[in-house]
Amino acid sequence: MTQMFPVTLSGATARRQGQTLVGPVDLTLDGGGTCVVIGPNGSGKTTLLRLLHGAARLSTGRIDWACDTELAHRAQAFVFQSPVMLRRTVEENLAYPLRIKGEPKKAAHAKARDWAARVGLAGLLNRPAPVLSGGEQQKLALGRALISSPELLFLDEPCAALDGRSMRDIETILTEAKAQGTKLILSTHDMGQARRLADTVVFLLRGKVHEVADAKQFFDEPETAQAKAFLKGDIVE
Ligand SMILES: Nc1ncnc2c1ncn2[C@@H]1O[C@H](COP(=O)(O)OP(=O)(O)OP(=O)(O)O)[C@@H](O)[C@H]1O
Repeated sequence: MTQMFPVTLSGATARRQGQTLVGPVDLTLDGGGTCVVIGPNGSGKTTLLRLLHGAARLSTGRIDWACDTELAHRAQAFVFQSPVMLRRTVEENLAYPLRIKGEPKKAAHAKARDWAARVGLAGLLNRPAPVLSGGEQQKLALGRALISSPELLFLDEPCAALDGRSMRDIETILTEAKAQGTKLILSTHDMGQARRLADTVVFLLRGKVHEVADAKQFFDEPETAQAKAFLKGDIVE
């Protein structure tokens, strides 16, 4: 274990083409359970997740993990909103992250078959990934991220455009990963999903952390008028 938490953002800012996308953000996450990042479109959820994972560049400020940053990033995985699949079978997609780390073919494929079963794709091992449905692709992306046993998994809108059943399957996989000790930081538009999964909520507005709270506290008694309005489904800008 790398003991990467707590992670502290201090004056963290992402600027592109003269615009501030995120920040300045001052925030400490202690890694207790699942952190759900919510906020209107364009509020900076994806950018914040990418900054934490080192997939987007900080313009100013710092992000300090409890361990070496490189080590922290290596013990993490990221499931992007539109996962990129190899034009190969489900089994080969799952084995790929292990193969590039040098795991022998037989062992990598045995684990791939095991993970296919865990994410509900056991019957589709030989199907080319590009022809999978949206829900199946998302399960494959999750299996491919979890197969390397990350200590922290980032998920950007893991259930965008999925139906209820696929969403339930994905949430079950995430709940199991959490029970196995994987920390989760995810963004979602779905307040039902946020309520089901969150231990901590980070509410972003216009690139800034507007409210951060224990999930029960946030959903029962949000502090700010904007959070109340957002939870009611009103338009918040
Ligand atoms: N590389 C970039 N260059 C310029 N602007 C960017 C870049 N990446 C993101 N943005 C802008 O930064 C803002 C925040 O984007 P981000 O994707 O982080 O928000 P979000 O909360 O995840 O949005 P959504 O809910 O719509 O996915 C948006 O206005 C977006 O257009």
